[in-house]
Amino acid sequence: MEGKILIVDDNKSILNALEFLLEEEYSCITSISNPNKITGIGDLDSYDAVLLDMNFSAEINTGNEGLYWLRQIKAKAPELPVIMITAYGDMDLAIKSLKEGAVDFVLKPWDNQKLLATLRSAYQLGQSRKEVGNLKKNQANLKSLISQKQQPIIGESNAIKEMLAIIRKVAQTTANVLITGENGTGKELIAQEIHRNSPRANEVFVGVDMGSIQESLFESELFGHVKGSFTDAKEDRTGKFEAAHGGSLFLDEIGNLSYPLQSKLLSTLQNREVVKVGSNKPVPIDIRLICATNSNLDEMVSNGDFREDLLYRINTIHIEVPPLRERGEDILLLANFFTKKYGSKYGKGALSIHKNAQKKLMDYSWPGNIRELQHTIERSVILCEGSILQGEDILLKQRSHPALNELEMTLEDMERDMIANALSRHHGNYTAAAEQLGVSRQTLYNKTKRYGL
Ligand SMILES: Nc1ncnc2c1ncn2[C@@H]1O[C@H](COP(=O)(O)OP(=O)(O)OP(=O)(O)O)[C@@H](O)[C@H]1O
Repeated sequence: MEGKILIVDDNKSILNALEFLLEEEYSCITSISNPNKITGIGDLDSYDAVLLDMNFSAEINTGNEGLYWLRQIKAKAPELPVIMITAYGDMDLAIKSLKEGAVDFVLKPWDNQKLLATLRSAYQLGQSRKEVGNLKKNQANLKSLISQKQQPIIGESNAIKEMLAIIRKVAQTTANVLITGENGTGKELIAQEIHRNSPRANEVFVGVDMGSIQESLFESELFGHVKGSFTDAKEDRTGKFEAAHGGSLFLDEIGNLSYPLQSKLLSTLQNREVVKVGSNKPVPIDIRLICATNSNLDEMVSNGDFREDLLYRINTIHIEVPPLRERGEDILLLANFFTKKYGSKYGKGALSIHKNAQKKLMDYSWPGNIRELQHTIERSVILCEGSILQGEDILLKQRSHPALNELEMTLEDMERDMIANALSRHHGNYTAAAEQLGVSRQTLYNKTKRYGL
């Protein structure tokens, strides 16, 4: 097998015997008879295991030298498994070496098969430690990438300032937070901001968009499943609750959860344990829960569509995000922010927004809120020919505005317009808008995401 083994023993005949024995199994064997050379090995952590003698001096068999070298190895390569080779009379020292981090010991004279078995399991342990180390590194890289990608919350309106103050206070606690507001108002961004300001900032933030998942898959997505629990369950699967352990779990569109699953969610939160589909073994979980919705949960409770006890549990703190049309002073601030962002993304340099374009942005009602503004500016930046965004570069989607001539419209433009109008008419209420348009809530949701509404 592939494997790099280091043997350290001052007895040359022992070195030879071990080399001979191990050559059969491992591709690279390095022997050292002088332990002082250990510290000179630059790539010590590239080894898979070490066999280390306990006694290096024929006269003084205290074994302390072996412990000394064990510590040196551990200091340079903490994950490298070390097996001590020791004489029968040195049992106490052998045990001491285990306490100092050796993984095992073999007694002289050794039995070849036993020694090989001990080394094999040390090798496996080393491989697992390396894998865990790599995973941790990847996770750390991903986390720093994610935090770099984090979009700042832009806004100077009183509404935003008040909200940011609440976020900072709430973030320090583990209270469950419910964020409500129309689509595209920034609910997910706020959830991320709460996580970033919380003591869990260095742990994971796991988001689940219940609007885009098929209802039949909710349970397995959230709680996981065991292999064979239903036809398509080919492998065990970890649910988002377990994945978020130690961190924050963001459940977007919580209003989409069916009544039976609301009960399961409630008992998961009450017991702080999750039970996978097809299993009866509860797994303890420690998560900070943040939920969001653009449905009116109070109304859903009155209609018997949402459990009141679950609503109480998830909205310890309630944050209502105002629609963009109610914080007019933020429109230009956000528009400038996105102009700069997309100007640099598309290599257009420093762009500014012409007065007539500013007026157009201010006069519009933004039914798709900040997401719509963001997409509008992105399109304008792409269309813009000079260094100033003109009124005609700003293409607004709602039909009430004469930006698009009906004769020039595509079927997609019309669909987008109808959706924007329906959402505006129903103040962002998906259920009502979907009913009016004669499509399912999920279809409407997916289309608004696609059109950037
Ligand atoms: N205050 C803000 N400053 C800068 N960007 C923002 C702000 N609020 C929202 N955005 C941006 O607008 C887009 C939509 O925001 P987000 O997805 O958080 O909204 P949402 O309310 O969760 O939407 P939905 O209800 O459709 O899930 C994102 O790209 C987000 O980065």
